[in-house]
Amino acid sequence: MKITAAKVIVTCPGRNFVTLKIETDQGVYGIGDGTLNGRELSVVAYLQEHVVPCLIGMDPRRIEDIWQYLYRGAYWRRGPVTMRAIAAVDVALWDIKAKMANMPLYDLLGGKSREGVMVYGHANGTDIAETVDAVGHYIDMGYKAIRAQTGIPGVEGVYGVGRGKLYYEPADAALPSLMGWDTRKALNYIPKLFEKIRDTYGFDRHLLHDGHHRYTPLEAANLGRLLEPYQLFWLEDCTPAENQEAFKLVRQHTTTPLAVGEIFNTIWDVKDLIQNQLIDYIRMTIVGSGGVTHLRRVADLASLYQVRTGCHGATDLSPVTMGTALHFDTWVPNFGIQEYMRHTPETDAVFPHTYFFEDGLLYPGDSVGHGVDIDEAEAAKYPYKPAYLPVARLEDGTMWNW
Ligand SMILES: O=C(O)[C@@H](O)[C@@H](O)[C@H](O)[C@H](O)CO
Ligand SMILES: [Mg+2]
Repeated sequence: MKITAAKVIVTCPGRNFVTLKIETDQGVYGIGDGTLNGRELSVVAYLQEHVVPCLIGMDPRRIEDIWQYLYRGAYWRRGPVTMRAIAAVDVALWDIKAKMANMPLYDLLGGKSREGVMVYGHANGTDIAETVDAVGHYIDMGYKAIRAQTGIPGVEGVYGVGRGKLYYEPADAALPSLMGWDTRKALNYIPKLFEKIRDTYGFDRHLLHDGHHRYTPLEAANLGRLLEPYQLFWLEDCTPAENQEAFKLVRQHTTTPLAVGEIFNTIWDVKDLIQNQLIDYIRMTIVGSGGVTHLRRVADLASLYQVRTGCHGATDLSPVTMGTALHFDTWVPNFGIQEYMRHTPETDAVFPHTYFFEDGLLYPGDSVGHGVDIDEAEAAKYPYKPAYLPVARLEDGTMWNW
């Protein structure tokens, strides 16, 4: 069996997506996602110039060997661009193999470990009252788990606060827009949000919060301790994780569960966090971490330390990643939760898929492969449009983590 063609499709139905379509001499094709928010064209160039020429003529059944070829063969290892390009190839090849085996991807991975995949949605508001109301909206939609993010009085523009009840896509301008931050104001305000949510809706549902890399380790420890009475499912990205040891300081002071990893791209980024049991959930995702082949190695390492998966699932990951993640989530024994930010109807039309939401769970569907396709004619309607993630500065102008 041989790869006969591979093409990169860029489309922007409301936001940019990078899709790789691999065709074979057996007439079966597979698709993979290579989207990297704000840096999409870097992955496009990497794929078109440095990956696709190598793929032609390779045997698509040799998923592991192709992964090793692309990882070791690059010489310059790791990084978000390289690992997203590898992920696009890897997912397309798993899609092909599952189609050739005439089975859903979760069966190829080892079969179902659960019927449905618990997901969390994104409730947000400009203040506590609006956010509490938005949490109620998600409860009414049947969600068992809800992330809550609020604006903070006196801070201009805060991560995770959209326009209206649904959180919007953060890449919002052709050049980075500017947002503010003030940790003291956040530490004064965010615990009150969760106190109000628990007072209003009780403790039956899981609540999550994303610190989005904005706290120092001791500030993160302080936030974790302040949130303990409200029993969060997790506090995410509480402090930047390049220095994995930083989490020791957080862990010493709080029992609030910790999640990290959406910006990680290989097992090496998370190895010490897992082996020292400094986190409870690993947020790495299919597209960000070199695809199914690598992410299942991460999940297996995590399972040795009772760390569970919590895959990133923002709208800047295409439905191809969401569909593949749901198959992964259906199989993986140490599953925790799946993030689910709903895509726009335009995006869903470009990427027809079999997954569906019901009673707080997502189901991958039972079609062969990962269950997601790309309508190339529909995709062609939406040309690439430059868009950057915002940047953040403190009130004195110091660059901070958005
Ligand atoms: O947990 C999350 O969903 C966020 O951290 C993401 O929405 C993140 O801001 C975006 O993926 C950035 O593109
Ligand atoms: Mg996050």
